[in-house]
Amino acid sequence: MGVIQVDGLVKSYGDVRAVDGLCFGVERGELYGFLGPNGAGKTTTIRVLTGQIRPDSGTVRILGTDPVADPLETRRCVGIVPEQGSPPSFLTPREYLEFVGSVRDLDPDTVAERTDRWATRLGFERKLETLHTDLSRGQQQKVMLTQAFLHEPDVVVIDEPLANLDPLVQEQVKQFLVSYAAGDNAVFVSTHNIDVAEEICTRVGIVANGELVTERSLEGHTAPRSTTSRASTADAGDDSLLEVFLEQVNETDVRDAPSLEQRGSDR
Ligand SMILES: Nc1ncnc2c1ncn2[C@@H]1O[C@H](COP(=O)(O)OP(=O)(O)OP(=O)(O)O)[C@@H](O)[C@H]1O
Repeated sequence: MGVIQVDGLVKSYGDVRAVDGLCFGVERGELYGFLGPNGAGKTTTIRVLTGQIRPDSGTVRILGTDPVADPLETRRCVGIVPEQGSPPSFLTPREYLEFVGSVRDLDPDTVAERTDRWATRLGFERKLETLHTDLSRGQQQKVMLTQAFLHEPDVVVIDEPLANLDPLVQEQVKQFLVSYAAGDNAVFVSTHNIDVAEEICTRVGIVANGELVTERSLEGHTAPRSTTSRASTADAGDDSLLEVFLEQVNETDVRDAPSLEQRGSDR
């Protein structure tokens, strides 16, 4: 069983079936990219995975926890960066990270050391004592990434990890995500950015209309392939990931067509 295991997941909002029988698994050592056009069901899946909403049916496990039955336990052992998540406007990064550290049962010295390390890595060390309300969106995203990794969780779930970051920081974050996953952890990222997924992911799943339409192991990455998904699995071949994406998504009756303009955005 994978450290993330999703089986038969269904979630509707009224008569909109946002997730429709989704099945996939993610193993340790994988950096798994969850790709799909607008409205495909990515954020809904992440919200279920991280215990923010309850599914209509299906089972979900992360590190053996059940985010539906025990969302607090899931959040204790998983790092999460939600879509458009932002740190509290009335706290500084240091205050917020101290708070997150105490909730995660870290001792203050460890929190201080990791806070300084991450602030230096991402270049916000001079903003540690500034209220979040006075930080840019990109600076707030750096704080959100820091809080997700503060307790060095075995699984991290990130919705659009590079959103609002400048190119230099994007490179650092990409390298960090690759090395973190390689350290026997699992990193699950939802993204529109096909180029980034192709560059850093060990495997991608393409979702359309709430269903996983294909998975693809990426050349040059050696993490184990899950055997648990019911989607067709394509080996890295001659087709680019963009071609696979368009082919799969065009075969499906998508609610919103994928926008090629998304390619290269948020980088
Ligand atoms: N709270 C909600 N109430 C009603 N419908 C919703 C709600 N949240 C999402 N939906 C609908 O569910 C579907 C899936 O949305 P979701 O946000 O999961 O997609 P997504 O793949 O994350 O899209 P995007 O890439 O645009 O962020 C969409 O049709 C969306 O309009």
